[in-house]
Amino acid sequence: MQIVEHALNGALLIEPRVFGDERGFFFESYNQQAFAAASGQTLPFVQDNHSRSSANVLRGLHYQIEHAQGKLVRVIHGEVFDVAVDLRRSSPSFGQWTGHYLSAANKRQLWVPAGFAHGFLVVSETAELLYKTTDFYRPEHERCIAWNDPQLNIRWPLPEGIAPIVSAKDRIGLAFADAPSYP
Ligand SMILES: Cc1cn([C@H]2C[C@H](O)[C@@H](COP(=O)(O)OP(=O)(O)O[C@H]3O[C@H](C)C(=O)[C@H](O)[C@H]3O)O2)c(=O)[nH]c1=O
Repeated sequence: MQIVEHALNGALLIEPRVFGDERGFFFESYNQQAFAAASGQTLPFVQDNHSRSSANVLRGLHYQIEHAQGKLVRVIHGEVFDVAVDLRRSSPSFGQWTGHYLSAANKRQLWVPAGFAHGFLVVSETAELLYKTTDFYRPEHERCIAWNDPQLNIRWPLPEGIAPIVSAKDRIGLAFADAPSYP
């Protein structure tokens, strides 16, 4: 694997080494040694998630204020615009966001460290995400920041005049200015 881009003081855009041949392809989607060498940390991933979403679905911006989760995100079908927002007050990139196209075709992964909010917009007919997390799901600690918060001003690649499909929970996300953050 190689790091394609460092972003926001800790987020990483990662590209795996893909072995193609006449049968198809093979790649290591996660290797603890390689990830530790690239990220400088050996992380205890404790949960694997899998979600499927239709075109223009936007999930996020989510985070757990306690038991913050680091997330290693990849797409196995379709394509998404994947976004991480730095919520660490001590970070020089506090309140900044980074967005990357992850797809089954490019096989890229986004490492979203604990301390960030995460969300994505589906830009294909459907998309399936797999992601590993470094802590367990704890809904009581989950917080949601509005995907269209004017202060964050995330440039989601939504088709002209199209509103995203969001859950009831995501429809009432907090303003960034009012959302709890990390030290
Ligand atoms: C996240 C999660 C959810 N669930 C259950 C709870 C609900 O009954 C159902 C759907 O949950 P939710 O609508 O919160 O799913 P997403 O909107 O995809 O949430 C995720 O979306 C953004 C992009 C993230 O980064 C987080 O991983 C996560 O917040 O799955 C679980 O059982 N375990 C889990 O870890």
